[in-house]
Amino acid sequence: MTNEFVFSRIAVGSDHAGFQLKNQLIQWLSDQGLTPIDCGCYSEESVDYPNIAEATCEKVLSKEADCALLICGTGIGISIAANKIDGIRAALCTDCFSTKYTRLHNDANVICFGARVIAGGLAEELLSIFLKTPFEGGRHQRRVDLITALEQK
Ligand SMILES: O=C[C@H](O)[C@H](O)[C@H](O)COP(=O)(O)O
Repeated sequence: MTNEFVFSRIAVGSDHAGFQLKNQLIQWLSDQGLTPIDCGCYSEESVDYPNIAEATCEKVLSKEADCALLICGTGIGISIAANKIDGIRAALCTDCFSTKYTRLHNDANVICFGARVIAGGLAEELLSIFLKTPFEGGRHQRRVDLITALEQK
């Protein structure tokens, strides 16, 4: 990992369970000089995470954002929803090693957190790793291409 960010415009979305962590991480991104794009939700009123996943990932597909951060209670529902969208490779991250390697090997373009699972400090650390780690390419590009081909079957 370098000290340089490889992404600068980050679409950020959460459901009600992730609302407070979303706000914390949007502030953290701004403090790093990065550009968060808040895709909701905008209160702790109950909302449905598949809709948030769709709206947030659309920013990546349209190239308005370079990558995305999604948060729900466990991180599981919102990552399942995001991975239904062609062109999205969403990784639910809870540890440093997986976070680093989902960028190096999978070229993940969405990182997902469970706000009811990890604390804010760890989320900041994992987000930093994700945003600073480039894709390795090589043999991993072939595998990512095979994932993309699965979308077209
Ligand atoms: O995978 C789903 C997420 O963890 C949701 O954040 C969770 O299911 C929301 O639950 P509730 O509506 O009980 O807050």
